[in-house]
Amino acid sequence: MKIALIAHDGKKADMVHFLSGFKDRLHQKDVELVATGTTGSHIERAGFDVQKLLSGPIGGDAQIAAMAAQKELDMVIFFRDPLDKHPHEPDVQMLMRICDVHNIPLATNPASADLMFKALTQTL
Ligand SMILES: O=C(CO)COP(=O)(O)O
Repeated sequence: MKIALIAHDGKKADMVHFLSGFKDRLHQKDVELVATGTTGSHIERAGFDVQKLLSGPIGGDAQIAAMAAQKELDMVIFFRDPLDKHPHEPDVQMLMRICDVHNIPLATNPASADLMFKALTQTL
């Protein structure tokens, strides 16, 4: 099971807080984490093993989309900041579109991610 994690700058603390709530359960399960560069650094500092890709604005979102298109991902958690502007908004839209094309579970806020992780940790 491979999960991609991405958070805009205004949501990185939320991502770390969210993941920390599942730390024990994720460590017990066979879950690999992959993240865009800066999100990955935050997650790593919180004590998780994570594969770090490029930072989002320079291609990290596109790398995650490519992994999704190649069926290498089982879930994408993308905490977007709807109150900020992003120079790479086309990449953000492309990633979400690719998730829909390939029917990959995609959570864009902590409430939906929480439901998905609860389902995941109960069934794995
Ligand atoms: O920009 C992002 C998502 O669109 C996230 O990228 P970083 O994790 O490198 O900040």
